[in-house]
Amino acid sequence: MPKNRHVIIAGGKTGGHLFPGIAVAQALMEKDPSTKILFVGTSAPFETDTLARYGFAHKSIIARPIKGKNIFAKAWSASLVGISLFQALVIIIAFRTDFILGVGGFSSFALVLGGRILFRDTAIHEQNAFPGMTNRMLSKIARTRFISFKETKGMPENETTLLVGNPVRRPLSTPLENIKSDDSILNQINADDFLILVTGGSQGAASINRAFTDAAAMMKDTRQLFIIHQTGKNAEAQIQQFYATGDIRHKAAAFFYDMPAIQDRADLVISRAGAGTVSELCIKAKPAILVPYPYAADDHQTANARFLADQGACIMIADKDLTGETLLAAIEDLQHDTNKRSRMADTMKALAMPHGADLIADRILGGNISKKENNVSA
Ligand SMILES: CC(=O)N[C@H]1[C@@H](OP(=O)(O)OP(=O)(O)OC[C@H]2O[C@@H](n3ccc(=O)[nH]c3=O)[C@H](O)[C@@H]2O)O[C@H](CO)[C@@H](O)[C@@H]1O
Repeated sequence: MPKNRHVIIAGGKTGGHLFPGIAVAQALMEKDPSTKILFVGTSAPFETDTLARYGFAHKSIIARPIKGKNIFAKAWSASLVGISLFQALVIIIAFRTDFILGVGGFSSFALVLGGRILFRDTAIHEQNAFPGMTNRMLSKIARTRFISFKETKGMPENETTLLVGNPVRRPLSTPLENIKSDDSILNQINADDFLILVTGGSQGAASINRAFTDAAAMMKDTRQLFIIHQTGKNAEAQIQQFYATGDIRHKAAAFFYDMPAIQDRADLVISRAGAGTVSELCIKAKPAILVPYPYAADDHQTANARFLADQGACIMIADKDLTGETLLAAIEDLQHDTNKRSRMADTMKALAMPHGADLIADRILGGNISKKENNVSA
């Protein structure tokens, strides 16, 4: 394998795009520490902050899709695309780039296109069964497509479209300053506590926040419960206020940076059904109550959750049916039925595709992955 590969990971915007990129970067560093990695995306605080905390170099470009109400707004947007392509070309040359991996989000467009123009090796990773706009365009441009679902719309599996699953991050091995706070939460939990993780994907979920706090207010015996509640930015203060008025042991925060470590410890997860979270829960074999976000493109979160629910791997509650009562009934059912939880966990594990990050890293480092099996539990 060639050493010293210079790899750009392009895109971001949401955790669903950015974290698979971080998972690939972790796998690259593990396999070949001589690899140089540069993330290129936008200057959105979520991206810059997360990458700084993970210790990866990051550059931002101006990136926005061509849209606008009138011809002048459209022309302005188009000229910004021109600027972002110019910035991408400069970055690709200056970094002496060998490989560009687009992980979705509009900023990946200029980098993958720029890579093709400069004859570099390029690939995209699509996390969903229904690709987003940027990856739909890039699927014709990138040399390789990595997909997470066999039935990814418009990207059938073939020699250059490879089914790998969603790359999933390792827990952080070297806690950074910010991660220590997550670590210390885990230290507060007793071995026989029942840990419920409540999470709404990268942004938090208002309806899950509301229903879970209603359910928690009705819980009778909470002595063995510990709740880790990811609230999203908007609801953080309000949810913290809710817990402050009761005696449930908990940690509530807008976002947790070492989510892999928290997921590993969780006994039950209540979550939206974004592709990233769902893949993580399968790999970690976690019983889950999934409440798909009903307005995601093509309602793909419902498709994600239904696929698991149909096989008995999770309980799905539609957002319109989510109340404190329905959620509490599902929680109590699972909390008190260990066998049911372990059957769900086994089914989750059987559906997992745990090697996505390694398979993509192997391909970037010059290996051929197309014949490897992925759907084998780790
Ligand atoms: C509303 C919407 O359209 N959401 C989409 C978005 O979701 P979103 O980015 O919310 O969803 P995902 O569930 O795919 O990813 C969230 C990621 O953030 C991580 N995390 C979350 C909370 C936290 O406190 N800490 C943390 O690290 C999770 O572990 C996961 O890795 O991208 C996904 C992947 O393209 C899509 O499937 C989702 O449908």
